[in-house]
Amino acid sequence: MGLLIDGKWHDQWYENDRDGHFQRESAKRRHWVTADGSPGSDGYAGFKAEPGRYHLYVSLACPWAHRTLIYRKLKQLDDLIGVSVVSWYMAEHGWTFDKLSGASGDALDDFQYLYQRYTADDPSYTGRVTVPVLWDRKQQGIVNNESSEIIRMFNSAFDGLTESRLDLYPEPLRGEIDALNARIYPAVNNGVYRAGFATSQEAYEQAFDEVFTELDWLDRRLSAQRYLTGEYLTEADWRLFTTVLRFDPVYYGHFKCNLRRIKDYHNLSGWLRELYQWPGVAETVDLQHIKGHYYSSHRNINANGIVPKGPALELDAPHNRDRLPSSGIWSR
Ligand SMILES: N[C@@H](CCC(=O)N[C@@H](CS)C(=O)NCC(=O)O)C(=O)O
Repeated sequence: MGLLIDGKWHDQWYENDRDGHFQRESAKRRHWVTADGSPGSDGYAGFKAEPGRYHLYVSLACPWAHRTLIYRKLKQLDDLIGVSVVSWYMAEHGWTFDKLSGASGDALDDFQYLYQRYTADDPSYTGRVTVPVLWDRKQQGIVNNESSEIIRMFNSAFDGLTESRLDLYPEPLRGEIDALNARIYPAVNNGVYRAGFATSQEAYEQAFDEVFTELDWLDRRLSAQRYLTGEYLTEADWRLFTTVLRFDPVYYGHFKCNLRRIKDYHNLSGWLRELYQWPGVAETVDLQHIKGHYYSSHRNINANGIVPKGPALELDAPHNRDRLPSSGIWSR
């Protein structure tokens, strides 16, 4: 675990604030692929959606990277955007392509470490070396390393090249999706990390309380409607899904978020199973990478690196959500 400073790798754990709160660094590459290469919201042009031009670097363990894999699948981008998978084991060199640990290798340059991808973008790069990364083979640089933006691009930029008309961020629901994301990200997606990486009792308990207050609220919401915004399955659901999926096998134990399991939430657990069973999604889920990564890589939290065998998740069991109306995914 570490970061690049002026292009040099330093093996260094996260630095929390003085009160023990985990601070997540903002992603530093924020360009946008657009259908015709016109500027995205950062104002930079030149990233046109083209087959084979972009390559995705992911970890199958990582909830943020997992979002991009789900979108690649749902939006039929498999043949247009290649993928390289890093090893689940992250130690002194950060993310690696060590194939013994289950990585695919770096399909483009056969790099050994993911940080080489960042220094290939900028030889004096400073910052954390995170997944996902969307790489541009044409300009030889990182387009974007922020999952919430990569999924927005995947949702629309490549539509001229695929048959997909699915829209996970439909215009009439955007306000509601944004509002849901704004509360779920700090409390749940990042909340579990704030609990797990806290270095003071107070910071941990604060995050813990926020996690469960929000999960309680989500479970109530899902008692009366099929998905987070209602009848349509949207971005808000998929952003939450990758965290909820990891909750019982990892966050409950490893990050000490153990007031309740997802299994104890009747509606959230049914919703989780329905999303897991959505066509194409189960094949993006690798529980060996998920459990292996967290329990083996964070030795300051789990000193001996032992990976728990359980729990039984039963993600293929009936989801029983059919009693609530569904219109599936919005179509353009
Ligand atoms: N904001 C980023 C966060 C990505 C992120 O933090 N990924 C983690 C893996 S789950 C990572 O690569 N961590 C390595 C590090 O922080 O050094 C996103 O959503 O894309």
